[in-house]
Amino acid sequence: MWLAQVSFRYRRRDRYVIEAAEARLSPGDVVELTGPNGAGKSTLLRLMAGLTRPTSGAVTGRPAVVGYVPDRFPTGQPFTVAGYLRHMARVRGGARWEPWAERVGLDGFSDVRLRELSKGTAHKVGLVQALMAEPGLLVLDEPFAGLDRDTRDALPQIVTEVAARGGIVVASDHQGGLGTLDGVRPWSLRSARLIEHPPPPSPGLAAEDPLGVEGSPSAEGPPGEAELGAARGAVTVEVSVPARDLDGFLRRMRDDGYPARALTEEEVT
Ligand SMILES: Nc1ncnc2c1ncn2[C@@H]1O[C@H](COP(=O)(O)OP(=O)(O)OP(=O)(O)O)[C@@H](O)[C@H]1O
Repeated sequence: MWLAQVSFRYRRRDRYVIEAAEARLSPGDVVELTGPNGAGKSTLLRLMAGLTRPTSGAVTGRPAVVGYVPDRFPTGQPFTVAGYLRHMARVRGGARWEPWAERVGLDGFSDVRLRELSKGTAHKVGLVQALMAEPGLLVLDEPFAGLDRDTRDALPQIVTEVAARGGIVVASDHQGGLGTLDGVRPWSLRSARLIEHPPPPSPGLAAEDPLGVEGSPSAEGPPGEAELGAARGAVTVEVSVPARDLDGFLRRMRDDGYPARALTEEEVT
């Protein structure tokens, strides 16, 4: 699947939300898309899913079956959970939704009306309708937001399984939930530009200044080519932060364009 010079603006006089995005995705790729609020992540995901057409440029080679999970699942439909999922299973040609519903902890909600669901439970319904179709492209908009711990913990494994059978997975993420997976492609959006970062390097040098990262982006605007070049040859730093600050710290680093991730216990030097 290719993004070829994809640009998008909502109205003719608006600024471009996405400018000249270029990317190539192969079966099994997992992309984690970060960027500040309003950077255009949801917009790019909808363009990739084919729900929005680019203003210019093209998305080509999109897999035939696309699963899309919006950041807010629309609950205004007059269905119960089971009624909606049965309906979607028929639309999807008789897909099996029950095992997915069980896996994300939806059993027990079958007879509840969609409009009576909490945000997190509604999100699980969105996940199940996307997963049941065995999508060749799975697009997840903030998949970890609002999910309970068990489902959050299960999601990286689910993503790994989709990728293992050749699906492309693209997820916007403020929580760093996919950063622990091997081979995740870190993308970020800054000033309407899509930037692909080098994959997280294996843990190595510990810097004396914990935030003294070489190749740091300038305060204004996105990292330029030179900065990205510097980042490719950058040192790896190990930073200790209080556990309660971890999510916020990772989010800020990623929003600034660094492929930051938490180390596992075995990796800590
Ligand atoms: N339907 C719309 N009409 C006009 N402008 C829109 C529309 N949807 C989004 N925008 C604008 O496009 C820009 C990108 O929005 P988008 O929702 O894609 O960002 P985001 O990175 O997903 O943000 P967040 O992290 O807050 O979810 C924002 O400036 C937003 O105000």
